[in-house]
Amino acid sequence: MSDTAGKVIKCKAAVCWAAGEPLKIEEVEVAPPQAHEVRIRILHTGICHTDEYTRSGKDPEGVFPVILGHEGGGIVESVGEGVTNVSVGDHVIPLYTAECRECKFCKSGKTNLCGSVRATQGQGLMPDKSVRFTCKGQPIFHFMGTSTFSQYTVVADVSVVAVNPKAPLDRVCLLGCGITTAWGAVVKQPGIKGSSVAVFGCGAIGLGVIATSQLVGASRIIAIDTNPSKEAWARKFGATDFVNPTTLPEGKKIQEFLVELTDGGLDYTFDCTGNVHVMRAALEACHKGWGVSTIIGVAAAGQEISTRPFQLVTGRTWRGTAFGGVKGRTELPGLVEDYLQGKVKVDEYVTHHRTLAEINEGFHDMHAGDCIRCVVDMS
Ligand SMILES: NC(=O)C1=CN([C@@H]2O[C@H](COP(=O)(O)OP(=O)(O)OC[C@H]3O[C@@H](n4cnc5c(N)ncnc54)[C@H](OP(=O)(O)O)[C@@H]3O)[C@@H](O)[C@H]2O)C=CC1
Ligand SMILES: N[C@@H](CCC(=O)N[C@@H](CSC=O)C(=O)NCC(=O)O)C(=O)O
Ligand SMILES: [Zn+2]
Ligand SMILES: [Zn+2]
Repeated sequence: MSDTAGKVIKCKAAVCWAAGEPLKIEEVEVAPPQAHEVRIRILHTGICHTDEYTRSGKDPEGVFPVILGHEGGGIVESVGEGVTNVSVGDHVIPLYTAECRECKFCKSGKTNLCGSVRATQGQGLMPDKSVRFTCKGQPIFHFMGTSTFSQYTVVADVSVVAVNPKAPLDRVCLLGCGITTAWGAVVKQPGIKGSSVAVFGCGAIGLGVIATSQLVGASRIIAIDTNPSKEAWARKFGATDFVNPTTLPEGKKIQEFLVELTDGGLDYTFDCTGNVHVMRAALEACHKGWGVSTIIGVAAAGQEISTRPFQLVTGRTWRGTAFGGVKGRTELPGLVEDYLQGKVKVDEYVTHHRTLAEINEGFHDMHAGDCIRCVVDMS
């Protein structure tokens, strides 16, 4: 039992007071975990584009003031009544996609989208509809059930998994979102072995899709990015080809170019940009009769996708994935082991390091084009 158990902890957190504002480092109070909750000392966190998406005000579910962050790694400080899946001292990764193993979704065997805490999570609340954070006497909302931009956070027990303590948390925190999403999007899609793949967008997610496609034996992996500096990254992660759509002849659409290049289109394509026009191009670059396009990117409120229905009538499939279809409590410990055994890349994604005090610079890094992932030291 830690000496802080049952007490309010004062610590530093990056608070976003209003949409579009930079984060502010504040002293916050973190209440003890209630029944079926876990309080975690966060040691490291990545910054994901989805944090920026919500900070910027583009997220229809965005509520403020809020503590963002969902790609964290930490150590359990204390647990509430009835918690059996983790113990004090465990090294853990918070899960923005919970896994209760009891709800209709979990039992379906068809999806990783657990329904147990999703409704309150989307409102920035704990499952009992209250919050554990206050700052200057004001309640502060949670984010994605994780809020890893705080030195201490409280999560539902269904939203956390213990991992091998030998794994460095400053690396495996990234398995809390981006790398796992990309890995799952590929390994859970049957048929990629021996097939052609196109990956639109070569940030952490796209690079992860490229690396995993190579891992499972794709025959050809075409990377597409408007940023020419991404070619070297894409090839390093396993791309066989690179196309920059801005260099195509005027009027030539990227999907037309890819269909010609691949004798009719790709077997599998992935949108890793969040741009709805790119999503359309990814669908239309698929081969008639069997091509499958997966949307991973998150598009802003109000954005919609469109294509001619004929694209689907003629055998292309449009699908999407959240957290790569991965069930975090069941699958993340194994993915951490794969990393420790050198089977899954993680270190290679870390291009920038920041302290908590520098977290806004971490957001700027993300926009600079040379950043794959920035890891924040929360100590
Ligand atoms: N579904 C899920 O569970 C998850 C979804 N996401 C989402 O995935 C998306 C990708 O994340 P991440 O890899 O971190 O993002 P990045 O911004 O790092 O990567 C996107 C890449 O796409 C490039 N790009 C931009 N526009 C185009 C275009 N028109 N054609 C081709 N490439 C383009 C960008 O170039 P430049 O840098 O020059 O803009 C950048 O290199 C985000 O929307 C994120 O929110 C993330 C995690 C989980
Ligand atoms: N609140 C957003 C939803 C954005 C979204 O699609 N989130 C992804 C994860 S993105 C991670 O970086 C996801 O898992 N969605 C499933 C879910 O249940 O939220 C919006 O309303 O647009
Ligand atoms: Zn994310
Ligand atoms: Zn469930």
